[in-house]
Amino acid sequence: MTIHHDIRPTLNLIRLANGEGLDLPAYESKGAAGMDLRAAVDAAAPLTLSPGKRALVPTGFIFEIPEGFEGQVRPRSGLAFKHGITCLNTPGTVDSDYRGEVKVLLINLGEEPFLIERGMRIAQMVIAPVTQARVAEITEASATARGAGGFGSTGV
Ligand SMILES: O=c1ccn([C@H]2C[C@H](O)[C@@H](COP(=O)(O)OP(=O)(O)OP(=O)(O)O)O2)c(=O)[nH]1
Ligand SMILES: [Mg+2]
Repeated sequence: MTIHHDIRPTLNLIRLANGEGLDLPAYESKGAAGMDLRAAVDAAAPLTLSPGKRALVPTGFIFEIPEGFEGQVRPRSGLAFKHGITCLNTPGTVDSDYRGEVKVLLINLGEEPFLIERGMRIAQMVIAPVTQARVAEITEASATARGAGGFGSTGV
C-alpha cells in the first residue's frame, strides 16, 4: 500500500493522568489502516469482563481529530476470534469536535471471562474523511431502475 505522506493529517493527542507511561496509539505495520488503542486501566486493578458483559475502557488520551475527518473505533480481529471480544458499537464514531477521553466500549461475546490489563491493545482507530451533507426535504424521490427494491431484491 502506498501511503500518501503529503495528505496525511496530523492527529494531536493529549495524554491524561491515567495515560501516564502508556505507549502512544500506533500503526503496528507499515500499511496498517488503524492505530491500536491501549487500555488505560489501573495496573493494580485489571478489568475482568465476564461473558455477556460490557465495559467502557479508557484509552488515556484525548484525540483532536482534524476537521473533515472522524475516528472509527473498531474491534481487533484477533481478540474477536480468540476470545469473542468486540466493540459493542462498532464502528464507534469519534467526532472531530469531541474533546473528552476516547473510550472503547468492549463486550465479551465469548464463554470465558476476559482479563483486560493496562497497556493491552484492545481496539483500533481508523482516521477517515467524512462529509457533512446538506439536508433538504423534497416531496418526490427521483425514479431509478431499482426503485424501492432492497434487502435481497437482486437475489442472494
Ligand atoms: O467508541 C466510541 C464512540 C464514541 N466516543 C466518544 C467520541 C464521540 O464524539 C462521542 C459521542 O459519540 P456518539 O455520537 O457515537 O454517541 P451519542 O450517543 O450520539 O452521544 P452524543 O449525544 O454525545 O453525541 O463519544 C468514544 O470515545 N468512543
Ligand atoms: Mg452523537
